[in-house]
Amino acid sequence: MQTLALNSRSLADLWALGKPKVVSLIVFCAAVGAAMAQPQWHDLPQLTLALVGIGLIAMGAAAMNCLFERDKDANMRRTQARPLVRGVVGTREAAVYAGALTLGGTWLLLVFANPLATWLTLATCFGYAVVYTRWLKPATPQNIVIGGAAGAMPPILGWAAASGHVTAEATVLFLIIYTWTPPHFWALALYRKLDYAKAGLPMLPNTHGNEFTRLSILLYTFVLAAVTLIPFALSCSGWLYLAAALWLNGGFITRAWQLNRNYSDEAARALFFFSIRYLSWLFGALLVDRLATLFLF
Ligand code: HEM
Ligand SMILES: CC(C)=CCC/C(C)=C/CC/C(C)=C/COP(=O)(O)OP(=O)(O)O
Repeated sequence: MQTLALNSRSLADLWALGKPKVVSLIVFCAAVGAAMAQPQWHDLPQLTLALVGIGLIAMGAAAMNCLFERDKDANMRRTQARPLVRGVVGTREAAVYAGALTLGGTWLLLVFANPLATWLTLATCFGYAVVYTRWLKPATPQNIVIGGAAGAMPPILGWAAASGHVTAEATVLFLIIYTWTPPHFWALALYRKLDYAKAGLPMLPNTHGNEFTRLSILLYTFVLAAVTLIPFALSCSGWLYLAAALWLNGGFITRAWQLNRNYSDEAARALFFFSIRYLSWLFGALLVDRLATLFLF
């Protein structure tokens, strides 16, 4: 009985190491990319397994990130309960787990998608786990602006998995996540400034101050709003998407504007959580709009 309890606890810890909540939104964005590329879903089971492959590699990358950063994570309140910091998962165990997830995901992509999707996903894994985590994050406050390219890849990965190629429309979806990432992350970095100071990480609020970060967030929400109009301008998406994008951008800009004028940790935290709802709803709108065009018109 006790062994069973211990096992389920270890499984929960291993699951947490793969940052499942972040990865679920990553997989959703990849699924939307796939649906935009191939709205008829010729082979749904095959596509689903390819998306599982992307999810497994993303979880592997997240586990590598936790492994590489366990010492820094120990210094931050937000991350000090992570399995590697508490010592409930060992470093060897985490490395084997990350490797197994990455290998499993690679196999699924090779069998159920294509070499392009496989190589792009592995490059994304390297971009996040090594380029961002090991090199950029400790080196420059622009770490997430450059490293955000890895996080923005999911729609391209889904697109490539579904169609075997990457088009300009897929790149527009990439650009949406790319310009969304700075306001998403810097909102959190503002109210977790002390954490990042303790860990010795050069995040924008620590290196350039609170005011500069708030202004940067606001400016990025303007750029993001412009970028989100491109799918409509290119006729990849219709009025339904446009209405959702205008509504969501209004919410994001208003909150960023208020944060810029009047700072509080609560407002920064609210902006961070709004950013997650924003991306989920925006990609949801892309999907619904595409399905509506396909089935209703
Ligand atoms: C380099 C780019 C990114 C950075 C630096 C970043 C940073 C962060 C951080 C520090 C957290 C808090 C995590 C925690 O407390 O455990 C977080 C949460 C989150 N991020 Fe990001 N993020 C990035 C890209 C993305 C992308 C591309 C997505 C999805 C497409 C995403 C979705 C989420 C979600 C859903 C959460 C909430 C997790 C939860 O509630 O536990 N992030 N992000
Ligand atoms: C193959 C593929 C699709 C890979 C995707 C890579 C990936 C998981 C990107 C998400 C970005 C993310 C969780 C950033 C967290 O920032 P952080 O690592 O600085 O946050 P932390 O301080 O919470 O560790």
